[in-house]
Amino acid sequence: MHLCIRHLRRRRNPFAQQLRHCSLEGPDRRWRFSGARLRFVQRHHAVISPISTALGHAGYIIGLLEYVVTEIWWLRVWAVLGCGLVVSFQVLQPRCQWLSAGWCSVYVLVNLFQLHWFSLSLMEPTLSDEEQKLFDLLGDIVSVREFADLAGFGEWISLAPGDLLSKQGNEVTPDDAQARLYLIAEGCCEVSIAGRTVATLHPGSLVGEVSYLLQQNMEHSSSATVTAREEVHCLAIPLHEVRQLLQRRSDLQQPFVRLLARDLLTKEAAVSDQALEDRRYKAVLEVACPMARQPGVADGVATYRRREPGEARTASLQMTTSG
Ligand SMILES: Nc1ncnc2c1ncn2[C@@H]1O[C@@H]2COP(=O)(O)O[C@H]2[C@H]1O
Repeated sequence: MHLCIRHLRRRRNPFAQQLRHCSLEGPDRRWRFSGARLRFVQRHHAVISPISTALGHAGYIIGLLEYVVTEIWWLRVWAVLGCGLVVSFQVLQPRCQWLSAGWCSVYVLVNLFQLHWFSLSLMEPTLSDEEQKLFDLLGDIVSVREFADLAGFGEWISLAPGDLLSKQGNEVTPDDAQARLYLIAEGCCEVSIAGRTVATLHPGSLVGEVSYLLQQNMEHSSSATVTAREEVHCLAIPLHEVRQLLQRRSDLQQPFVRLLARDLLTKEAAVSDQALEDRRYKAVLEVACPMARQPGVADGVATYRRREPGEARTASLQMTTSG
């Protein structure tokens, strides 16, 4: 120990001086704070001594709690409290161990910073007006944060009536930068297969999810032609960005699957409704057309045709009338 003290005395660097001051020779009066602290502690020694001992014990007991919690939030809270109490214990000692107090203060600061950063990440992000509109359409399928994280990779595009979002048969390769997933925010699109309109996509629908699902590792061609029927405003996210994002962020996989599943169910329901309506329409016309010469029936059929327009129905009417 003596050798060590002599060694520290010989060395003139500030760290050695501070260490000597802290642990071996008592306070250095040149340091104003240290002097004031010591005077205070000595003057109120009778009161401070039991308090500082209690603080020290509390600090180390809280340190033990860190071994039983598994949640990072609580781990950091206990670290801040435990280290903070150890710092106060040290500062209230007549011979403060600055080395211990200093490092414990560093731990407190690091953990406070992490807690602050963690709280910021829990705060809901602010969406732009167009993002908010689209988010409202998606309902409670995704949270605001999940939506914002996904939307951050997309760009907003506007389409004029007749513009194409997808052309049936166009090849889509896994690294195709042009292949995108569209989330329609405003306007309607028409889906046609082999020149026949099969569906109308409304705000909240996806376009390109089939390519996303099929084109994991292989080439594939677009399943339908999708055309803007009116002014369309949508969010376009490149498919490779979606794939990379989901690989990096496993927490986004479930919400994304929910989004796809809901979209496919809506489309399937629309196709079933359409098929049912077509059958009903055909049945009405099959009954009405043979009686078209009866007074009033021809007018009724014409009115019915006007009320239920549509390519498929017109085709079925033609079939029915020619039959
Ligand atoms: N029957 C359908 N009903 C609604 N949308 C469809 C239908 N068939 C294809 N689509 C959409 O049209 C898109 C064309 O490109 P994808 O094949 O990538 O993904 C397709 C779907 O988003």
